[in-house]
Amino acid sequence: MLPPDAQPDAQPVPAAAALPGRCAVVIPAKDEAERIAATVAAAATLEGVDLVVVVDDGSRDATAAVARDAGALVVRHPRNRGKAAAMETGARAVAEREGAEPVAAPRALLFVDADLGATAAQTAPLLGPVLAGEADMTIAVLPRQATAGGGRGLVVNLARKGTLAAVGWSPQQPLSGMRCLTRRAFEAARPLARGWGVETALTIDLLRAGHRVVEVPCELHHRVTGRDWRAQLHRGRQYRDVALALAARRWGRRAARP
Ligand SMILES: O=c1ccn([C@@H]2O[C@H](COP(=O)(O)OP(=O)(O)O[C@H]3O[C@H](CO)[C@@H](O)[C@H](O)[C@H]3O)[C@@H](O)[C@H]2O)c(=O)[nH]1
Ligand SMILES: O=C(O)[C@H](O)COP(=O)(O)O
Repeated sequence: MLPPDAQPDAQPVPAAAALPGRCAVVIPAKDEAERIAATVAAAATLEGVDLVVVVDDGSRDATAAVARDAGALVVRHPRNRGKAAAMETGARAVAEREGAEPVAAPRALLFVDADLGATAAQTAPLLGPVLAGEADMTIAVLPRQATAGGGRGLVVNLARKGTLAAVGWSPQQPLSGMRCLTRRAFEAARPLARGWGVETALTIDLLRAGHRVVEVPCELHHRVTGRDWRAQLHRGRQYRDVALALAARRWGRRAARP
């Protein structure tokens, strides 16, 4: 069941499926009306993808309507609940869809940020290893972005060093949210860590559970976080959520390097 305050509507996006499995794209989106149509359209072109779900996480703009018009299945949180909750809601919407279909195997899940626009098509390299059974989770490594970010690497370093301490592996981009994983791996990582701690926790929890995790370069471009007070407040929240996720995992077992 979707959470009581989540409201599904609209249509799935049909697409080809020549890879050995199928995949659903889940796009958490808060106030992304400007970019969501391009992101949905690009995600729908990915080989193996036959369902695109947008979770409108309490947006105050027209994100839901624009996503629906672009062909996505849209699920709404009436109020903002954070990225991790949006990911859980999206995955549940996919499972509910599968419950009503004669499906042989559950779809893999590809999480894509709403602000990627047309470059969302460049998440394609994340699908192959998962759909072919060679990896349980792939993580996108982004190139240098056209606009310089305004951070000093504090959050990234916290997540990277915390992951190294927890599982003996130092990811290049520990916060990267573009990830493809099997349904089995996703369920093994539930309940997800809250808010912005979700990526760091996913990596640690899956490695500790013996899953195979790989980073894959992807030519993705997103809206970088700037330098103004809003941006710094955002970084403060990211730091808090990553620190909480790490603290909750401090005493777990180390895993083998991926
Ligand atoms: O309350 C929120 C806030 C954001 N989003 C969506 O989450 C995604 C990522 O948000 P964004 O504002 O782009 O965050 P960034 O600071 O750019 O995020 C970087 O760092 C995050 C972890 O801190 C990762 O989740 C992202 O993938 C990574 O790009 C976007 O689709 C948002 O619309 C929500 O669903 N709910
Ligand atoms: O801008 C970013 O890359 C993120 O908000 C993380 O900020 P950071 O530079 O403090 O790690």
